Amino acid sequence: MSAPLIVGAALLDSLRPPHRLLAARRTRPASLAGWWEFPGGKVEPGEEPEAALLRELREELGVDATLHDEVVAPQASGWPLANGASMRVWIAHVTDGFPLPLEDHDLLRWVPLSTAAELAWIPADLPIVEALVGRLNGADG
Ligand SMILES: Nc1nc2c([nH]c(=O)n2[C@H]2C[C@H](O)[C@@H](COP(=O)(O)OP(=O)(O)OP(=O)(O)O)O2)c(=O)[nH]1
Repeated sequence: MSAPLIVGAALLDSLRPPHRLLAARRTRPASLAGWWEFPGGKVEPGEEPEAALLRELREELGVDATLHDEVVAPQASGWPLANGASMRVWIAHVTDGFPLPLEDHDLLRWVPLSTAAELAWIPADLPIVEALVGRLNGADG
């Protein structure tokens, strides 16, 4: 069985200019409960990654979103996660609805980009947060 592909959204409050990033606190499994992450989840067989991410955002947060650029990973498969999985992450913004922790999370927080890296992210997510913040600081977003 090939390693699962996970997709995540770097949801920004605004694109011009962005100030805050939506972080979601996991409730399961016990080993990850309490850690912060990008909302998202596993790509199902036969599903396109972008479609999977939009589905996950509807299920988990109850929102529709538009995806923008991908936060380019150091590997073609995506950002390496624990246990051999990979994650691809897209910059996104909410187009309909108000994000709520409907599934898999007990808390959502719009964190300022300037202090986003200080949150207790799942360790594998921290390089992604740093790449995202660096990229947004160096460009218009
Ligand atoms: N969604 C998400 N998962 C992450 C991140 N960082 C990270 O290591 N992971 C890991 C945690 C899980 O082992 C895996 C994602 O699985 P999941 O449980 O969220 O996916 P899912 O809802 O589709 O899965 P399922 O349990 O319903 O089958 O990737 C992240 O930023 N976002």
